Amino acid sequence: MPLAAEPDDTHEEGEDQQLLLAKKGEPTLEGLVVGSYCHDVLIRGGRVVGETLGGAAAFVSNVLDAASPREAEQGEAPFVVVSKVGRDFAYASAPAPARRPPLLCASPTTSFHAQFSDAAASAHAPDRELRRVHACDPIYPADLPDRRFAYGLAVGVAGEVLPETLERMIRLCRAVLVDAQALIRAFDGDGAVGHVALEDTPYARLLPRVAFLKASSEEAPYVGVETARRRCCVIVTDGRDGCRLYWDGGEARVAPFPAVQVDPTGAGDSFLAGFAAGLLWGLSATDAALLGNFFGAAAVSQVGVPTFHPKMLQAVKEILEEKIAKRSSPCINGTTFTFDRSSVHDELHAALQEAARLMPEQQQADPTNGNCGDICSV
Ligand SMILES: Nc1ncnc2c1ncn2[C@@H]1O[C@H](COP(=O)(O)OP(=O)(O)OP(=O)(O)O)[C@@H](O)[C@H]1O
Ligand SMILES: O[C@H]1[C@H](O)[C@@H](O)[C@H](O)[C@@H](O)[C@H]1O
Repeated sequence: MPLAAEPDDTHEEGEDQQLLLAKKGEPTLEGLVVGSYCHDVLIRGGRVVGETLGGAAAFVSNVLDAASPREAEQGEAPFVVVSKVGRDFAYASAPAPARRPPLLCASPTTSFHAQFSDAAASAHAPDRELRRVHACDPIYPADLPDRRFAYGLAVGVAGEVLPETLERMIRLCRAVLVDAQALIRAFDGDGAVGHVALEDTPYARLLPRVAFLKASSEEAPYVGVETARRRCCVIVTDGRDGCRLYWDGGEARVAPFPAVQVDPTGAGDSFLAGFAAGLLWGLSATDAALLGNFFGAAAVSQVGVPTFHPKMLQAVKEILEEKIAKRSSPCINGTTFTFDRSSVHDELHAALQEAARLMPEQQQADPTNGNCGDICSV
């Protein structure tokens, strides 16, 4: 694994401008995913019931690989992951980190304990209590590659995406999508995860330069949807109820897909990556959120990073190719976003619902992934 850079190499605005100008005109369809892989320990009734690869970067890579449009049939989806782990990282050979190796640090890998309650969770109650047990190093601006990207996903889990790192992402990428959890998580002395108001953080001033901000319904009050929607499009996910989009001048509800939830971990990450893939296919934001809901539902039906059935993925691809009459070139470009529900929205939902049937409800236990069955049935 490559070693992490020192945090001394900060780039000045002028330097970035030169970088962008120098590369202008080049085809830049690549994505940049920034956020660290982590170790997730799943606990229920005081007992460890699962140990899995975690971190939004792992869930996001998995969905981008599965759902991004490809110019060539073969090959991986074009995106780079900037992630940090320690020498104790247990999943270097798991698919996502193996293909996109993290930077190696002296500090231990970020680790979370997720405590699931024994009582069946209600639709809107938090389904787990999270505690950060270890925190790896932050990701510094100098850790990002010196080139342009079509889109960026800021998907930190433990405060590792620093404000200056997000700012550099914004300079490098044509459009940046941000998970609010990367911006508003706070940790008490015991590592328990809480939230701070986004407005009180140094990230707030960057919002007008962000394209999409995704928050869970639990995080939404800290984001301040009414203020934030005037600066960028805000998406609030709501578990089994799907999601809502809020932009300056409109809003939309997007229906969910049915799922048998065994582990909610990574639903939000998988949603965001499905949504980004939808934009890459040329969908409007409201239509792209269908793909977000689809992959969010697929994520909760398995423990840890999900495996998608090839037949299901093939069906999704065929649906997208058929329903999207004119696919704009697969580029996310801030000036060409459309938000409204298109005329094919309902057809797309119905067709994806059929495709979802090709996903076995619960994949076979996969001991190499720590996949151990039902964590949180609701
Ligand atoms: N039980 C479910 N049934 C169907 N779809 C679900 C379910 N739970 C989540 N989803 C899908 O995943 C999306 C994200 O879920 P949720 O709102 O729970 O995110 P989250 O709280 O950020 O998740 P996490 O922090 O566990 O990754 C939802 O908008 C929905 O589309
Ligand atoms: O692996 C998970 C996942 O990435 C979640 O999005 C995040 O809420 C948790 O902190 C993390 O442990």
